[in-house]
Amino acid sequence: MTIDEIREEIATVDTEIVDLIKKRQSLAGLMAHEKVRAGRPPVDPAQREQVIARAVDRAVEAGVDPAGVREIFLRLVQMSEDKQRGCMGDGNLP
Ligand SMILES: O=C(O)C(=O)C[C@]1(C(=O)O)C=C[C@@H](O)C=C1
Repeated sequence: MTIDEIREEIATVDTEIVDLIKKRQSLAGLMAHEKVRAGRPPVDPAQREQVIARAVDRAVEAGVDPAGVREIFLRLVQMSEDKQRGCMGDGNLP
């Protein structure tokens, strides 16, 4: 493959990543809705650790740097928590 071809593939993968982040954030909106109904807070530290551990395990399995994946997932979960907090403000539920 040429440099340009590889860059095109990278651009395709990047688009997929952003689309998946959008999907994850949309699930965070649904989660906020259910947590308000259940009277639960947006942050669940035990679940957060489980999500990160699952991603790190998958990274190890797949031969991807687990420290990098851990950082990325910490950020993804923070984005989800921010979105949930935003949704939980008065009149903001999706
Ligand atoms: O599982 C939950 O309770 C979620 O709200 C989802 C999620 C996540 O993004 O994975 C977000 C916030 C919590 O702190 C833990 C996990």
